[in-house]
Amino acid sequence: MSQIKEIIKENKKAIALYVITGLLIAFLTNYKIKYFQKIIDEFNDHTIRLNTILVYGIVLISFYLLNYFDEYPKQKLRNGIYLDFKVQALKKVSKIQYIEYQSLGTGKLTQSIENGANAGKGIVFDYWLSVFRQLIPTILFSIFFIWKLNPFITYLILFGYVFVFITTNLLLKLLYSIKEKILCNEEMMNHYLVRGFMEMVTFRMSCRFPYEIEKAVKSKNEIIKSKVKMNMIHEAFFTIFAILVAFLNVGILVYAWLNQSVSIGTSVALISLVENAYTPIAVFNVLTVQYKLDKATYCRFEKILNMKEDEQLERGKRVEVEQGDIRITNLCFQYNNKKVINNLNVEINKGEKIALVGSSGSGKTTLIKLLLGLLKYDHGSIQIDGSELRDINLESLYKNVSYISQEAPVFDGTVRENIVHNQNEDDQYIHEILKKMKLADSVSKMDSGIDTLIGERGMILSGGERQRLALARLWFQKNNIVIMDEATSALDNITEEAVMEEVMRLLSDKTVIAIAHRLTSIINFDRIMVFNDGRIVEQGTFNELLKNGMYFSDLYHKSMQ
Ligand SMILES: Nc1ncnc2c1ncn2[C@@H]1O[C@H](COP(=O)(O)OP(=O)(O)OP(=O)(O)O)[C@@H](O)[C@H]1O
Repeated sequence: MSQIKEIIKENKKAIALYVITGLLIAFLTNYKIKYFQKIIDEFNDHTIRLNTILVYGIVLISFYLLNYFDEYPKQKLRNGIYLDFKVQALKKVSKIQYIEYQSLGTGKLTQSIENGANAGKGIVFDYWLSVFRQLIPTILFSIFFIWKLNPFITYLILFGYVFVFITTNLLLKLLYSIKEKILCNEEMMNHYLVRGFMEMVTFRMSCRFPYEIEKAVKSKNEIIKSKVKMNMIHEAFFTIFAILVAFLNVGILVYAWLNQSVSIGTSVALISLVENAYTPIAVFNVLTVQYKLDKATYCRFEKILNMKEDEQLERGKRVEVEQGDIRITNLCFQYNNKKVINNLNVEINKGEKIALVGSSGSGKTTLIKLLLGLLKYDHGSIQIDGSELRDINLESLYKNVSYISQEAPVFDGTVRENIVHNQNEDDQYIHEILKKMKLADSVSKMDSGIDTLIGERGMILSGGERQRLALARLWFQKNNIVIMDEATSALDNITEEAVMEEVMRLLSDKTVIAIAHRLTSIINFDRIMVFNDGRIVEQGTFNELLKNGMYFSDLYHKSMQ
């Protein structure tokens, strides 16, 4: 619940204003009824005066004006709290441990965040704020005015409250299981939707869509069935209250008929005040039910908000990587019980160009993720310019290391943003670099040139264009360590050679570590390390390895077939 406290703190001014206007409205709601009773009775007694009517008018106008001004904090909080929870989710993603991030699925995650943000808003705004600023004050003020008019009716109302609470708790148990079912099915439904969208081509080619749609429809039917059931139970609360109020109103009329001393004004006021005493209780009950259901939803969201953060992003020694030396000693790493890096020892000197090769699954990408501090090593040591990686502040490290990932190296933004991020750079220089990356033609044909949005994961670009766009970034980062994970795998040989010539010229004095499957792309690297089962089994220059390296020549000949 610490996130809820944080959100309350962030909105404290609007909350204070909202509570104050709420208390005033609750008072005026009941006071105007009491005052109306006075007017009716004074009319009846022929003692009415103009002053009394004018004061009543002022009370009414104040009431309606307050209701209008109340909208300001209300709308601010209603929309703000919901969006604050979403911002918290994004803040979480910015700090989440990489290993935890890997276990999340986009479809289920986005639905969980949507449901969670709504539930969080429900807890803070719809429940706690309504209870404190509206329901409790309205109930207390109406009971106070009823008690002043007739104590006997007050006892009857209090007895009715007990009945209401018992009914609510019986129905609540039923609602829990329905809500859980709805949440699971909503997450599944979104999972199918996002999966269908992301994997459109794969699913279409493998004729999988009918199967996916069938599963989504099944979830949809379950959601509708459960939601209808839940709504019927919710509405039952209101019906029960309405019947209870009807009984009380008839009771008041019978009581007034039997007891001739009760005035017309008092009878009318009592009927209105009973309504005022019960409506909040009905709302309170429904809100309590909703609050408990929201809490169940919020718990799922809280699990995401409480996921382990990578403390190293903020803590640790801030570094400037001035050399780019890397020392890896006795490094071990395992995923669950699967050993992936096995007692690795590597020395990489400033400015060296290192290529990692090896069969698929041999641990190359895992080593890169360890070097980037995304994965945390169990044993051994990684030193960058003499500093132990686990003691380094990662945010400072990331300002000194360039990384081009294997998966999607670009993001959903403009061409410019993908190259320079949020720096201000000269357009002419950007065009110059695009030319070097053989992208100038493609970009000039785009609707808005370098300001064209490239879509999710660079959807409007070819695989090779995406990779060249990512490489263009290197000109604007100027870091002493550059790590590339299959950064040119989608390029044809000729383009790759031309592009890499430019890249390697730029990086001539930088430390470069590159994973490559196409072995011809690393002929000029200073050293090639051959990976097998999380170990380096051979290393040397391209020619040395081709001559003496068993694994390497095997890899090379297979790749040439
Ligand atoms: N999050 C994970 N959980 C469990 N095992 C994983 C995880 N990520 C990778 N692995 C496993 O670790 C091993 C090494 O994976 P890694 O991605 O480092 O291989 P690689 O050499 O880079 O392969 P490729 O050349 O195919 O990219 C593989 O067997 C893989 O299945």
